[in-house]
Amino acid sequence: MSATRVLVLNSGSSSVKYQLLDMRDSSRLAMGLVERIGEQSSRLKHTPQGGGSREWTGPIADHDAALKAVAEELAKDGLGLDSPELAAIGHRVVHGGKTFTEPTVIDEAVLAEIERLIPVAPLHNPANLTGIRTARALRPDLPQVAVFDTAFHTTMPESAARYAIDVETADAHRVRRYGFHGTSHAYVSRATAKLLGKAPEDVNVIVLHLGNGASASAVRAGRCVDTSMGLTPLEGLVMGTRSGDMDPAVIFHLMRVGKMSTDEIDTLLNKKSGLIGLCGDNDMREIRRRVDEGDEQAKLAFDIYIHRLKKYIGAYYAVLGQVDAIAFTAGVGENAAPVREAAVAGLEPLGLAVDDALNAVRSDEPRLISPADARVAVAVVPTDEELEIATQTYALVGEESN
Ligand SMILES: Nc1ncnc2c1ncn2[C@@H]1O[C@H](COP(=O)(O)OP(=O)(O)O)[C@@H](O)[C@H]1O
Ligand SMILES: CC(=O)OP(=O)(O)O
Ligand SMILES: [Mg+2]
Repeated sequence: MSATRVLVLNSGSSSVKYQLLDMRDSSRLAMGLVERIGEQSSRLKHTPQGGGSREWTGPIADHDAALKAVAEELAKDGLGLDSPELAAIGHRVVHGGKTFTEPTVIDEAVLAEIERLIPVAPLHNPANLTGIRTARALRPDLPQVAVFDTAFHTTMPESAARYAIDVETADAHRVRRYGFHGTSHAYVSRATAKLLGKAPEDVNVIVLHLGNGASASAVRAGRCVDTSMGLTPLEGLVMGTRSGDMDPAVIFHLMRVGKMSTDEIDTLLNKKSGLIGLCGDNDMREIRRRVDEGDEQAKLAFDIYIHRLKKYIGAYYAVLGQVDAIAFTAGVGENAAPVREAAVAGLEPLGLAVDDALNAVRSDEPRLISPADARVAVAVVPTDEELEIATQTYALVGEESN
């Protein structure tokens, strides 16, 4: 029996998302989520193929315990990590710096490099490392593959990747724009080309990945030429809890006048800003509910979110010159019709428009929401980072074992 299954682990700072896929047909055998890791009320939700989710609430101390709980749930469905059908484990790793441009089989040297990059991804890389270490301990014989959020963005030209600061200082500290969510930008830009019935090389796409973290990218003929996140996932769009762009002097001001420490400002900008900082909620469903009830604070938060998004659409339109499609993806992009409508409103002179009836349709399928005669296609294209990670993992491990 040949091993055709891949387990994908997407470890966030306080959560683990996972999927087990059979790569013969990319079918999903199980999926799930552990959230609120480290709290008393951690929650595990496990969904086997065919439905019938199981939920469990209780304390899960750390990512190591979370992964062991996941392994137990999988075993209950006869899909345990000891299965000989498991070919590899694929891990989302957020920061790969300039070192990793491709999916990479993990060894001690790779682990050391991911660890070295912690200062530029303090929320994400430590969780990714724990996931990898636990998975390796459970199945030391299996290839473990890292798929990096930064990899897709390594094609950015220097003009987009460099900040306009002293070159020697920048190089000494590896300060440049790396970009994140690359697995999603890669998957969605390809899926958008497919939706248009074209090859990725024949289209230019602006991808708007709007989840809790959010980023935009400009993709020319299948290659990323610019993206909104930078050295860390803090730059760019307004996010659930992150500020995105602002004058960097705000930081000096808060230090000198506000007497805040570096760590306090880091926490402020990464965890207490964005939508939650502006209106107390980071979930777009709740914000829309409040807007509909006439809540002014929620309305202002929504308007700031949209204003920033519109600026990036305009910027990447200019970067690309010719745009074939704009694709909305991730939790907000796939579900929030008012966000899509507001982001494109007023951009008719650029050939951009949304058809209200199409925009209101709810579906898990990639779909167009622009009018039939639109110059630029506007699309909703669900992302699937786990499938993309599994595909890249299996392609690499398949090649190695053949
Ligand atoms: N039906 C919906 N309408 C509006 N927003 C939604 C809906 N469902 C999810 N969201 C938004 O999507 C966000 C989560 O997106 P997701 O891509 O899953 O984020 P992440 O991967 O960063 O956790 C939620 O915080 C919420 O704002
Ligand atoms: C890089 C990043 O922002 O990831 P997430 O959206 O999962 O927080
Ligand atoms: Mg996400």
